[in-house]
Amino acid sequence: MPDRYSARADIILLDIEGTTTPIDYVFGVLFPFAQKQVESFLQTHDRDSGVQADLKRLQQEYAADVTQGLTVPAWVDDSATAAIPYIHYLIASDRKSTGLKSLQGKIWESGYRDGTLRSQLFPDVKLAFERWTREGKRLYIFSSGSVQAQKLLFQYSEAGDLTQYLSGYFDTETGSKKEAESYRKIAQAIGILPRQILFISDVTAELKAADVAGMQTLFSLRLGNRTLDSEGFSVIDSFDNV
Ligand SMILES: CSCCC(=O)C(=O)COP(=O)(O)O
Ligand SMILES: [Mg+2]
Repeated sequence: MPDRYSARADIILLDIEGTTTPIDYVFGVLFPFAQKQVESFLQTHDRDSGVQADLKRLQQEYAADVTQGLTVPAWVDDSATAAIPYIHYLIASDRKSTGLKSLQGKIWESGYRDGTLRSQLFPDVKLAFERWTREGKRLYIFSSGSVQAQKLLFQYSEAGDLTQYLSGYFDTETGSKKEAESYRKIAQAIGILPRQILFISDVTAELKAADVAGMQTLFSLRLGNRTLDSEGFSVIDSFDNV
């Protein structure tokens, strides 16, 4: 194993689930919280314009699922609560849907603010953020979770508020994490060449897309991760050597 990986990258772009944060926290805490709270949240916030926009997106996704012949729970009328069975289904199937992720971010906000939620990060994350920043690197996030959810996760973490180390956030509004075009757009938005960016993720399809776009890549093999096969990408099990 080299002493340090990709020390020549100016920008470090990080996935969240399976890279900075245990998969267990997302599946065992965040998703059940959203499942439990979605009904009361929609009853209270169904008139908010942001929530209405999320529901409209979800309704379009539902229509596309039905057209494709997928077996999905019925969305029976135009009331906000009629969306609940479909939302439960999407959460249970871990659909990386922009509408769902946006809604989840809004639901998690109250949990973070009242102290019910505190996000978990791997123990080396804070030290690496401090070190990379000292070295003059800039840190960005690219996650399927909404930008709002990403900011909350790093603000209300068990290691404290780490948002001061992050220069920006990208979610699937930029595009799918499995499409090379999304990584080109990110490089363009940051104003740097793709090859100056190191992307770290636990999902090889995401690394392949970043690689096609010309980014440097590392496969994150963290405790509790589901994918163990790096498919030839260089592997790290912590940020200590990056
Ligand atoms: C931003 S916290 C919520 C994480 C989430 O909802 C998710 O789908 C994680 O996806 P990632 O792309 O970070 O693996
Ligand atoms: Mg991930």
